[in-house]
Amino acid sequence: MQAAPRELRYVTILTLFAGAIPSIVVWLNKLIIDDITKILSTQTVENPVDLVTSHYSLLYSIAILLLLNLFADSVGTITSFFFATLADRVQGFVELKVLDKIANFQDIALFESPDLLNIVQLTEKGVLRLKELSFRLVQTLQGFFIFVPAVLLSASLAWWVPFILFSCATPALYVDMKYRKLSWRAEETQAPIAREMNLYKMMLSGEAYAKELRLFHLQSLLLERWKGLFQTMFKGMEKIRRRGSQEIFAWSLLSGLGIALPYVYIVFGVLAKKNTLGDLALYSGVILQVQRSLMFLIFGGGELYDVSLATTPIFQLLELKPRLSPQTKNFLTPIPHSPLLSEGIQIQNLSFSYPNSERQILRDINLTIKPNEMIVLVGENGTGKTTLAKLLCRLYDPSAGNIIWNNQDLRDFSIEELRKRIAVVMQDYARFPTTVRENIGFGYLPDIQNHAAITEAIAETGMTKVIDKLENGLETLLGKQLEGGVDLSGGQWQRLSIARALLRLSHAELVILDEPTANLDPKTENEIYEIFRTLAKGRIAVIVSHRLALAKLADRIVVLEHGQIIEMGTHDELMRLEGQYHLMFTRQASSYK
Ligand SMILES: Nc1ncnc2c1ncn2[C@@H]1O[C@H](COP(=O)(O)OP(=O)(O)OP(=O)(O)O)[C@@H](O)[C@H]1O
Repeated sequence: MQAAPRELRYVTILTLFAGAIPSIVVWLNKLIIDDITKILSTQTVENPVDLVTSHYSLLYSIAILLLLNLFADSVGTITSFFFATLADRVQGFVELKVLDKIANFQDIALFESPDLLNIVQLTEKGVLRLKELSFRLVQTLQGFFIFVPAVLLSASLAWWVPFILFSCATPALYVDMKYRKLSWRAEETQAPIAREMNLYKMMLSGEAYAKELRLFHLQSLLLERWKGLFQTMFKGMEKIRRRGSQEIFAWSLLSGLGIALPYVYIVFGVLAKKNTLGDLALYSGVILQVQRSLMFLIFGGGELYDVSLATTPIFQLLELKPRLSPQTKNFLTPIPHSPLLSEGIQIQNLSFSYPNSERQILRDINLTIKPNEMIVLVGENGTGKTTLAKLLCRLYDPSAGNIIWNNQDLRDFSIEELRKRIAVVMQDYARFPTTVRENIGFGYLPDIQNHAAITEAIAETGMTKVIDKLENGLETLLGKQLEGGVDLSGGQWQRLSIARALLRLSHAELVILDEPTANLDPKTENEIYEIFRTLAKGRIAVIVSHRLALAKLADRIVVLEHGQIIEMGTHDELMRLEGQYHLMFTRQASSYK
């Protein structure tokens, strides 16, 4: 009703009209047959045309009947037009709402927590069935609008006829709904299997896996796993469907009996001259309409129920609330050049476990980062460096302890405002399938058309020559997915992600770089760090890196082990300490010898 109120109104009115036409036709037919029987029993017909034109009731009945038949076709065409528009509008409206919700969902847990992922998975399936929802809605309305006048007409034969028709049809309808609910429940519980199947589908057909899948010859293994999951899912559903069809079949026999009884009654009525031949024709027509409407009601209504169950996760998703704690205050100070980090950042007694996990990734972290300080986080794989960086961007809230930003808890800020003040290069940076300009401009949208700012960011990341060689320069489409799109090397993509962060840098107060140079050659890497060092002046910079030669540039190095800070100091201080950092540094240095 929100998506296409006009179309829904028109479709309902037209369907009502189309539904009523058959019953009116059946009624007129009865009048015509009764009139003709009466005429034939009282006089002989010499000129049929004169006879019809002199019997006004017969003439009008035939004329209206022909007119209605004429309309019936055009009503169908107009309904199809409005129906198609209704279905498209509903689909577009809901898809936009869902995309908006997912894209603006501040909490990254939506992509990591199994229960939320299940809702997303079911929503995707539900969205695909929205067109069907419109179709089934119209079909059910049609069934209803045919059923009501047909049943009322049947009451003109005997008061109990509609009761028999209705009560014999109800059980089949009820059983159908029951089984649809059961299969929906099964689908709900099978959402994790469906998600796993999707993952295998992604591995089998996704570009990111295409090379290794072939080189390691993993096709059969993964196909077998997909097949196994499919079988599990299919068997569960098939069992429910089979039981459902058996029961519905049995109850449909009852509804057939309900139609046959009144028929026999009217045949006897005609023979006993209690009913006319017109009544028999009326009932035959009514039965046809009742059968047709029951088919629409049972199948259309059942499917409508089914689709509406399948689309409920859409509403669940739209009502989801982020699990990040709500902010307590709004941060309204203007962003550019505000010396907001003049008091630095304090991480106090911070511990963290990922949602839905018991394992503590970070434990009792205490760290004060002074204004203008450049910190490098080092440590072995999996010690929690990226996790700490993510907590600083408030992708998650700490499980215990606080992060204090300029004397205020991070949770006091609006998330949008906070993120505007942070420039980030992520370990798994995005490769947007858009133009070069947009890949950089996305870093700071107000500058997306600022040619000078974008070309400067390109120059600083050493990409000028690469971009100049592209046929359409800044407007070149990137990514193989697009027609005419150009792909870049891993290092070139990474440089673009750095250029994106650089564009934002002058408006940011905190710079977070998580392995920002992993794909770069050593020369470019050194140049980039120098650029960051210069540009990060006046800001706080937190860098995660395994390249310890670069750690030497930091004001302070923080060494993490098993989620805890074990050493902290300048390069020289930590080397003198001869602890973990010393060990890591000498190992790395010896590998270059
Ligand atoms: N989204 C997540 N959900 C659950 N556990 C996670 C998630 N992301 C990371 N982890 C776990 O948290 C631990 C720390 O991961 P993190 O990425 O912070 O390590 P890291 O020190 O940055 O490692 P690396 O040097 O390999 O990048 C790992 O054991 C990882 O399994």
